Amino acid sequence: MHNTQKNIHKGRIIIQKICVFILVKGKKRLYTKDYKQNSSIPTEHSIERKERIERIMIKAGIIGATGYAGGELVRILMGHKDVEIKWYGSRSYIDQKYAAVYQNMFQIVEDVCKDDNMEELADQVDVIFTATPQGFCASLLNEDILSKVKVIDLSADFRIKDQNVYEEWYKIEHKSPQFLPEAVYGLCEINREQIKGARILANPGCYPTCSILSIYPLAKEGLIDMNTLIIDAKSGTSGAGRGAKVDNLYCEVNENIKAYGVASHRHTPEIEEQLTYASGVKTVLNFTPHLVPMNRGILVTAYASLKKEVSYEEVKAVYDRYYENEQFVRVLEKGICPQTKWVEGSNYVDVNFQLDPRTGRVIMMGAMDNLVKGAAGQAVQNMNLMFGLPENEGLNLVPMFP
Ligand SMILES: NC(=O)C1=CN([C@@H]2O[C@H](COP(=O)(O)OP(=O)(O)OC[C@H]3O[C@@H](n4cnc5c(N)ncnc54)[C@H](OP(=O)(O)O)[C@@H]3O)[C@@H](O)[C@H]2O)C=CC1
Ligand SMILES: CC(=O)N[C@@H](CCC(=O)OP(=O)(O)O)C(=O)O
Repeated sequence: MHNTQKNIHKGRIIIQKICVFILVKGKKRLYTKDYKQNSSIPTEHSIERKERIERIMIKAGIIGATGYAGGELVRILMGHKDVEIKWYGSRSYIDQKYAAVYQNMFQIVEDVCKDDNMEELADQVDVIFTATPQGFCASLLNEDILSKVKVIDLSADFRIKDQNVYEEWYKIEHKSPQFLPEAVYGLCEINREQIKGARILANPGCYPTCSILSIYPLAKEGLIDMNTLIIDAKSGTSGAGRGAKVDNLYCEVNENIKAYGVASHRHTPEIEEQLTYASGVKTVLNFTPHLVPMNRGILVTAYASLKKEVSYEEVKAVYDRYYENEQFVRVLEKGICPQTKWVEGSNYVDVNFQLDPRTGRVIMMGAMDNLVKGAAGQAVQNMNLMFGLPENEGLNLVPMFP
């Protein structure tokens, strides 16, 4: 072969090799990208996720996605078959990758954080979760937004029906009291039917959820004197949110336990209002929360005088009747006291009671995860009801132990 021809031939071979190399590399990269985007694990999971994306019906936006409650919403909704998160709202991390804020979401969430513009968000999604400080949702909500989307507010803005009571306990002006009458208090086990038709959903507080579900059957049945109620409650520090406060620093909380908000905690009127509805008796009670050195969990121990003598079996039958069809409320067996560790990471509330014939009182107990049933899990349970989905979709979370 002539030298020039040889060189052309060599050149062709090199180009061919480069093409093959690029093709193979490209394919490999494509495969890798696909693999990573769809799942970090086996192929069946990628297929499952693809199927999930094809059947997605509900677009969700989370304002306050970078907080503890918002972060838990993201975790739960990533496992929900019918929801796609379209908006990760934040004030401090706009344009930054969500997974850079929470590295546990690395290779799971690819999106960046956006601002907290509720008007713009309402045009893009079917449901807005506001996991934001008190007052935020009420200050932005309007009829135009509500004509486009359903709103699930994790703050207290719409939980208390009386504007004056809200303003007295929260020390802020309520900016949209016109929506208070229509907002539905989202304790699914009690208000299921109203929740189904709600446009504004007031997701209950964490302490109130655990307290009310522990006491509700006996209050509703008129077995306890509502004005002898004392609720002693304990919470892990995630209940206080991610914003650092001196009181929640490691060395202030670790190896320590303290009461706070004594005779003044803002959850008092919320619990009183709901138990008043349940019992039909104006309820005034003592509620004392404590901060304990753990990440998650709420434990409630409530005391009340019995109105008449009752047996263990009678009271047990009442609890069973109220909760036997409730997946997320577990009435424990005789003598077993609820523990936060047994519900951690799950949407369960464990409840039980003990009669004390010596004092004529009943002691009602409950445990749950403040971020799941106390916030994000309950919000998803409410969303499922509002959109006609199976109530437990995305919520079949088995508790972590130890
Ligand atoms: N933690 C819990 O166990 C529970 C919390 N809740 C409720 O959920 C809500 C959120 O609580 P939690 O997640 O603990 O709080 P965090 O402090 O952890 O998070 C607050 C979130 O709201 C955003 N945010 C802060 N200030 C503003 C503002 N002025 N306007 C708009 N967004 C703001 C933050 O964004 P960024 O940091 O990106 O700026 C962050 O995403 C609260 O109403 C709380 O009462 C309810 C039940 C239980
Ligand atoms: C441990 C701790 O500080 N907990 C918070 C309550 C949790 C919360 O965020 O309040 P909501 O449930 O009303 O939304 C507190 O006592 O103020």
